[in-house]
Amino acid sequence: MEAYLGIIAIIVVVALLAAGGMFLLLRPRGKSAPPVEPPEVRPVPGQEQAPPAAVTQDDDAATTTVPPPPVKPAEPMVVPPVVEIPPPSAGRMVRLRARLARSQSTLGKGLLDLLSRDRLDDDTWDEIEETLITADVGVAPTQAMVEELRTKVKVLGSRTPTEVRELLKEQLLTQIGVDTDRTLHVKPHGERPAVVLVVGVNGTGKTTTTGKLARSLIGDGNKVVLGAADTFRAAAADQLQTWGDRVGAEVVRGPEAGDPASVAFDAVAKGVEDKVDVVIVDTAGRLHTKTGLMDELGKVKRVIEKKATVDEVLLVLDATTGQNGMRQARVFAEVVDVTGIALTKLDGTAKGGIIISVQRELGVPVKLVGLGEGPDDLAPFDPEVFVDALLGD
Ligand SMILES: Nc1nc2c(ncn2[C@@H]2O[C@H](COP(=O)(O)OP(=O)(O)OP(=O)(O)O)[C@@H](O)[C@H]2O)c(=O)[nH]1
Repeated sequence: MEAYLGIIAIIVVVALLAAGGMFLLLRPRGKSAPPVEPPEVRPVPGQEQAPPAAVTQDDDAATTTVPPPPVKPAEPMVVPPVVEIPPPSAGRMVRLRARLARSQSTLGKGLLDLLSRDRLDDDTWDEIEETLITADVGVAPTQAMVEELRTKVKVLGSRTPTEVRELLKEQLLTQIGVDTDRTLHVKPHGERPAVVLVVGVNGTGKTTTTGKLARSLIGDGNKVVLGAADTFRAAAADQLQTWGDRVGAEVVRGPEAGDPASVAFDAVAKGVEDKVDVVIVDTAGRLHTKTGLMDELGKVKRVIEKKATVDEVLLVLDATTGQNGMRQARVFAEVVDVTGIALTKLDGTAKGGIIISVQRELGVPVKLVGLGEGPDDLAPFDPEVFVDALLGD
């Protein structure tokens, strides 16, 4: 009996051990971590092309995504317009005098050499005359100068280089006119702005001169409005807009091929409204027929005069075009009352003498000279500086 009880006890122990083993084998081993979902990466506006976030991937491990550092949304680029402050107009001719180098060597030095010869025979006087004519001084002024020089040289007898220079300077200044009033009329009339009308043949530098003049007036402390009444050439309005934007001058423009007079009127109205000092109106210089030109410019002027007075009619003339340019200029002078000449491209031409002939032909003073393509290469004309530059120091 005891043996039976022992066997039963052994069987119970073995059964208990087996059940415990089964429990250990089959019990759940704990929860495994859920796969890590990569966080959603939202495209940042303007950063769609940014490189993807760095991803580390083990062969059999879950994918881990390292989120990119936070990127601030790109702010829209607002570039503030850079408004330039141009230099004042005073002393510009002195600064730009070296630009007259070609006129200096042909006209100035040529004449000084000839007049310094010991013997001034007829051939030499012919050469002097030729030099003046070639430099566009014009026939009548040339003859007047040669006559005066002949008389003075006879009186002087032998001449020192200084005397020759003084003699020539005196003659050139007499022909150019030292006492001529070259003031640009740009003073406002109380609340009303001064108005400058810019006329001339296309390609002479009219739009460029309008832009340069605006800069120079702003440099002198004036407030300026520009009128793009050259509606004939679409690019002219854009060109003027660029000039205006650079110096903060308002530009009034109209539709392409629109009525120039209407643009001129609007520009002056804007100038009155904004209480500016000067309104400069760039016009189209189509030389189709004289009557056509007269009608167009006449209308522009009449329409402006409903609002203000036209203080200055500037005729732009290209110094390099010689007699042809002069003929065209004459037509303009016949249809409008030109009050001043802006002589452009005087840099790099040997024909500086055109200053003398154009004033004589048109009876109007040269008030401004263009001495280069740079924005500040327009200078108030100063005869003394001009002649000194021609003759050298
Ligand atoms: N070297 C030199 N070039 C100048 C001068 N003034 C103007 N120019 C150049 O002459 C060219 C013609 O100038 P524009 O102002 O476009 O001529 P425009 O008379 O207004 O012509 P339209 O607009 O067609 O009427 C441009 O390349 C200017 O840079 C100057 O004084 N010297």
